[in-house]
Amino acid sequence: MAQLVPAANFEPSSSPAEATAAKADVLYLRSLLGEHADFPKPGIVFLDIFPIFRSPFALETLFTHLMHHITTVTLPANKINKIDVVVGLDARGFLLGPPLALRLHAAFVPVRKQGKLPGEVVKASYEKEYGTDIFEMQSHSIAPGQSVIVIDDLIATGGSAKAAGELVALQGSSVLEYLFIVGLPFLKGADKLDAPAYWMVEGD
Ligand SMILES: O=P(O)(O)OC[C@H]1O[C@H](OP(=O)(O)OP(=O)(O)O)[C@H](O)[C@@H]1O
Ligand SMILES: Nc1ncnc2[nH]cnc12
Repeated sequence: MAQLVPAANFEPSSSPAEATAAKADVLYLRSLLGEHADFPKPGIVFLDIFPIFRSPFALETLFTHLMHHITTVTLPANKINKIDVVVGLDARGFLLGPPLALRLHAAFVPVRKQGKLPGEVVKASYEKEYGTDIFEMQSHSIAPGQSVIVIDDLIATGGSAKAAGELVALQGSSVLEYLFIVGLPFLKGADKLDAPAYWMVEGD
């Protein structure tokens, strides 16, 4: 990965001052991301979000930025005034989903790797940048027609996010938007998705 830059799909905001502040958030968070060559496999440059979690200021910046995006872009674009469900993906999406759901007064629903959730589940298999897996979601955890967003730390090939969208569809609902801290647009993951994707930082 030669460079980490603010994302091309970065949505500024309602005023120039807010746009400048939002861009500063992105530059700040980008500066904290770790980069690890050849992890977990040779040829993969692993982008680590955990340095953000080591700083309360950075974490506050991250969630404030996401809330601003959702309230100024996601809700108006979908002509709704509330997100009902935040879906977070195993495992790093679990760190982002519940705090965001709390701020949105929404439900949090986990998508887990297979064999971890009790009760009846729906399943979707998927391929990601460095492997294959099966995702599960508890049946009836989303009611048909609820407004749903998906959050994860990073989109690479889009396989994981696509599988999450399939699980939401199996519950009779659909995803309004997929949100990430980092996008790798050269892998064209967003092309696989059935709704817009937003990420703050992108790698080339
Ligand atoms: O766009 P994709 O090619 O599908 O790759 C992205 C996924 O890969 C990573 O998860 P991983 O499965 O490594 O799980 P972890 O969060 O448990 O480490 C990342 O957190 C995303 O969920
Ligand atoms: N390059 C990458 N860095 C961190 N997480 C990932 N998940 C898939 N690809 C990844």
